[in-house]
Amino acid sequence: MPILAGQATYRILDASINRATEGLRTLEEYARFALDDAALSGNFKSLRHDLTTAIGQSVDRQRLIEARDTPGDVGTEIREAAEYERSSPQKVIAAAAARIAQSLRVIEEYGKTIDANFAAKVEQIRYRAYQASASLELAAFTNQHTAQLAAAKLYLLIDGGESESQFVASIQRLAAAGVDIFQLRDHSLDDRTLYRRACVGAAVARKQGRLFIVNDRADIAVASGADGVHVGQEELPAAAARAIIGNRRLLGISTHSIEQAKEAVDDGADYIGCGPIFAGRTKQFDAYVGPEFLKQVTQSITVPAFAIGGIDQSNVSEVMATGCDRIAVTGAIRDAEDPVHAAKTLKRTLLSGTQTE
Ligand SMILES: Cc1ncc(COP(=O)(O)OP(=O)(O)O)c(N)n1
Ligand SMILES: Cc1nc(C(=O)O)sc1CCOP(=O)(O)O
Ligand SMILES: [Mg+2]
Repeated sequence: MPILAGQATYRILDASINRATEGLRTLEEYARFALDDAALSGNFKSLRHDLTTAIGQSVDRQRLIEARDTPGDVGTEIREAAEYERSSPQKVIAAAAARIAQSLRVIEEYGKTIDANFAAKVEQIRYRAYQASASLELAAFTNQHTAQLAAAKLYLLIDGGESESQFVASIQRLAAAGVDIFQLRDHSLDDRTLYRRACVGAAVARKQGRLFIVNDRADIAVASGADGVHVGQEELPAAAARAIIGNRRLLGISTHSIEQAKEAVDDGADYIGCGPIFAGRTKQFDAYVGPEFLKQVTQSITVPAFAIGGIDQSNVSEVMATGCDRIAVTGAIRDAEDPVHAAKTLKRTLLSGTQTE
C-alpha cells in the first residue's frame, strides 16, 4: 500500500531523530566515562536536550510513533561489513559523529516541510554538533596517545634504512615482534628524505597501532603526521618544541640527571629518555650514568621514563632491578643476528619482569 507523503516524512524523521539522539549519547558517554570531561559531556547532553525540546515543540510525537514500522524497514536488512568494524573507541566516535551530522541534516531538510523555524533550530544544533564532535575526536586522539604511551615498554630508535621499502618492512616486522614506539633517528639523511621516511613511517606505524616519533625535528614531526618529536638537551627547548607540535602530539626529552628529568617534566615532557645507562654501539659519551639514575627516576618521576644507552638482553635485568620496565634501544635490535627474535625476547622480558632467554 503506497505510504502517504506525510507518513513517509514522519517515518524518516522518527528514524533520524533516533539516530541523532543515539549518536549524541554515544559521544556523551565517552566524554563522561573515558575522558572524565564534564564540559564536553555536558555539551553533548545539552545538544541532546535542545534537539528533543525543538522536536517536542514542533513535531507531533503521536504521528512519529504511528509512522514507525521497524519490521517493515527494508534498511534493517541492508548490512555493510564496515558497520561492525570498530577497532578502537576512536573509530566508534568517528562513526557516531558522522551519523549525528547526517541525521541532523535529514531532520533539518524534512523538518522544513513541517516548520521552517523548527528546521532553523535544527540547523544551529547541527553546527554546534560539528564543533563538539571535532573537540571530542581530538581529545580522544590525545587520550589514545596517552594510553599507548602508558602501555609502551619497548622503544626502538630506527634509521632510515637502505630504502623506503626496507624501512617500511622493518617497522612492520618489528611492530609485530612487540616494538611499541618507533623513533626515526638518522642524522645521515637530507631533510627531504627524512621527511619522506617520516611520512611513510608514521603511516605504517599507525596502521600497526604503534607510536611513531621523529628525532630532533619538530617541523618534520608535524609535517609528516608523526605522533611526536624527541629532543635532547642540545636541541630546541621544550617550550619551543611544544609551540611547534601543539598539545595533540607527544614531546619526549632526553635526560642525563635527576635534575634534568624533573626539569623535563616541569617543562611538559610527555615522556623522558634516561641515559646513557651503559656504553653502547650507537653513540659514545664521556660518562655513563648507570642504573643508579634509574632508581632516582622511578622514585620521583611521574611520566613514562625509558632507559637508554647500551641496553640489550645481557643487561636489561639490571635496568629492571631498578624498577624501570621501559627501555629504548638501537643496537640490541639493529645489530642482532635475528632482530625480530631480539625484539620479541626483550619485550617478553620487560612484560614478565624477569630475565628470559
Ligand atoms: C627515547 C630517547 N632517549 C634519548 C634520546 C637521545 O636524544 P638526544 O640526546 O637528542 O641525542 P640524539 O638521539 O639526537 O643523538 C633519544 N633520541 N630517544
Ligand atoms: C641516541 C642515544 N641517546 C642516549 C642518551 O643517553 O641520551 S644513548 C643513545 C644510543 C642508544 O643506542 P644503543 O641502544 O645502541 O646504545
Ligand atoms: Mg637529539
